[in-house]
Amino acid sequence: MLSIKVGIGYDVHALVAERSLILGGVEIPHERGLLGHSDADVLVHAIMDALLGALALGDIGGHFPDHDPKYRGISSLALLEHVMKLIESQGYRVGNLDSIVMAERPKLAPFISKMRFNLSRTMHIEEACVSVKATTTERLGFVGREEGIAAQAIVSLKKVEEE
Ligand SMILES: Nc1ccn([C@@H]2O[C@H](COP(=O)(O)O)[C@@H](O)[C@H]2O)c(=O)n1
Ligand SMILES: C[C@@]1(CO)OP(=O)(O)OP(=O)(O)OC[C@H]1O
Repeated sequence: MLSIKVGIGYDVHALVAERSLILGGVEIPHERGLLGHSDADVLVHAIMDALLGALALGDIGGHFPDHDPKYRGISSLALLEHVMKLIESQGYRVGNLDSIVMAERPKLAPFISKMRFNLSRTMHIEEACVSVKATTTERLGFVGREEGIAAQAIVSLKKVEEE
């Protein structure tokens, strides 16, 4: 029997001055960036929670506590590498990822292909299995007021020996 697991993730970070805007491991030119203990890469955070959720392994706050100085300013792609080791140590690999970043500004389309490249390399899957999309929220809500950026992700995992 083919064992497929799915997981979802969602995260929000506030937009503030004097921080870099990093999404999917790509630094995006913008007058503000996301606030967080790590680099606050909200897209990678949603993806990690989806991966952990698929195997009921908790969430990123449990694995990487935001009071631990070793995670201050850390690249979220480095945290994703760690999550991938956990997933692979349980005999699973990623089937596919779909995700969406909710941001009123800046325009993310020019940066999506580099995000997909970074994610496919870190998640050990081909780019064709990595989807990253962007949407505004039509100026509604906290995203529309540019107070923050949100991201949502869904992943499937396949048991390796059953392929
Ligand atoms: N920050 C964003 C938001 C959206 N896009 C692209 O624009 C398209 C239209 O967005 P709507 O919110 O008006 O539906 C969207 O499909 C994205 O391709 C973007 O690049 N960056
Ligand atoms: C990523 C971690 C790392 O300490 O910190 P933050 O960048 O603050 O991000 P959050 O989404 O609040 O998740 C908690 C932590 O896991």
